[in-house]
Amino acid sequence: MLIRSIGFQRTGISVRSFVGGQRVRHFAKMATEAKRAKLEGEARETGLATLKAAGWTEVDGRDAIYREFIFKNFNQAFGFMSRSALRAEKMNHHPEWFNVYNKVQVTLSSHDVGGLSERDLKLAKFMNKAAACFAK
Ligand SMILES: C[C@H](O)[C@H](O)[C@H]1CNC2=NC(N)=NC(=O)C2=N1
Repeated sequence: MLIRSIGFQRTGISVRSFVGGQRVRHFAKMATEAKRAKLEGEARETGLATLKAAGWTEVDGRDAIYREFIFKNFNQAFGFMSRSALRAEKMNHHPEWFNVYNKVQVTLSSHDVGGLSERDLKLAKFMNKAAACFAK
């Protein structure tokens, strides 16, 4: 096996190589331990950049992120919440949220580490996609 390059990414390590003349890419996912850890430094900034562009903000005085979702009506808002709830339960990672009619205000933070972790970024990204499925 001839290794061409090794890349260190936020969620793991990628290795590009040639095996029997074939170009292969392996991706080793970051250990669960690392995903649980509090996000700091560069990984935090890169992770937050895309979420900020989608409307998430950092909460004042607390290591958490916040976004307000507005839908056409309660049905749409609750549909979004149902989807997000099922995903949150699967991840064993739960949002703090508040709903009135067509508005859902979401705060994400990892209580066990007292701040942001990869799990918050993952759930936030899922919520962005879920919200986009419902008519605004
Ligand atoms: C015992 C159970 O694993 C924990 O309480 C889980 C459940 N959901 C959670 N959700 C969030 N947002 N943070 C946590 O630390 C957390 N911990």
